Amino acid sequence: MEQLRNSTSSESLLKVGGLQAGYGHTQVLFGIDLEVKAGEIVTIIGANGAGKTTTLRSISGLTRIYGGTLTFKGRSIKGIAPEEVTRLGLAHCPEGRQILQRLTVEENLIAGYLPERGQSFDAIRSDVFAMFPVLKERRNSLASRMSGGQQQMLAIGRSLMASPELLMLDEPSLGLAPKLINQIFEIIISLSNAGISLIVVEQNASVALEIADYAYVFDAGRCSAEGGARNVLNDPGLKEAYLGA
Ligand SMILES: Nc1ncnc2c1ncn2[C@@H]1O[C@H](COP(=O)(O)OP(=O)(O)OP(=O)(O)O)[C@@H](O)[C@H]1O
Repeated sequence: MEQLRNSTSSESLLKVGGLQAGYGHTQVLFGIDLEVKAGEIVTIIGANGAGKTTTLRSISGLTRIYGGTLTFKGRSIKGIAPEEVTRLGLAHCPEGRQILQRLTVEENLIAGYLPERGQSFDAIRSDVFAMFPVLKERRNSLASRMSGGQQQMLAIGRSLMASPELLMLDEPSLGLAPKLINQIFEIIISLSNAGISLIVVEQNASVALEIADYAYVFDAGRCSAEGGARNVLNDPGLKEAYLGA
């Protein structure tokens, strides 16, 4: 398969080499190689249990790593604490959103803010409110009172409060109605246009491939295919296996 990248940038932001990771004695990843170049949207697709979430968690410092290398902006991030990874400019919006249900929208945004990133709270919050007007309207509402789509927007908004250069989104469209799924993907495109590089893990593979530059297909803890997202989308074998065509 054609593996050329669409991105005009050649600067490597994140490089994962031979990553092996798991939970306790259960190994889940068996040598993942992955790269994100500055400005790209990279998607990871694959069946349930293929290791997509574990890969994001390993990059963020949340999973035990058995071997391999993790390099962000030229510096090794292997074995460093999740907060430190975020401080370096790599944010993770986890599967299931994990927002603080008993806090208000505003308090959730405060929880995501990292002064060390050098931007004022007010400035980032106003960017987040511009992108998600509903968060401004409902800033004093309890997060638990928000709909599923609004909670996803809050989860993304909270990640943005850390001023990331690279944002990893795990299943951002999970459980959302089709109209909201489109809205979330439009937001992902806006984030990319605003200069944020992205890794998007998605069950909704065909939509993710439509917006991504580059794609990795995972299977049982290994990367079974990779290439320009358009090429993956149009590959007949992959279509049958992963896109239900
Ligand atoms: N906390 C955990 N403890 C033990 N095994 C786990 C844990 N979390 C995930 N696994 C196992 O690791 C494997 C990979 O799971 P992972 O969640 O990374 O896959 P995925 O590709 O993201 O799939 P999904 O779309 O279902 O989230 C699966 O076999 C899963 O059962």
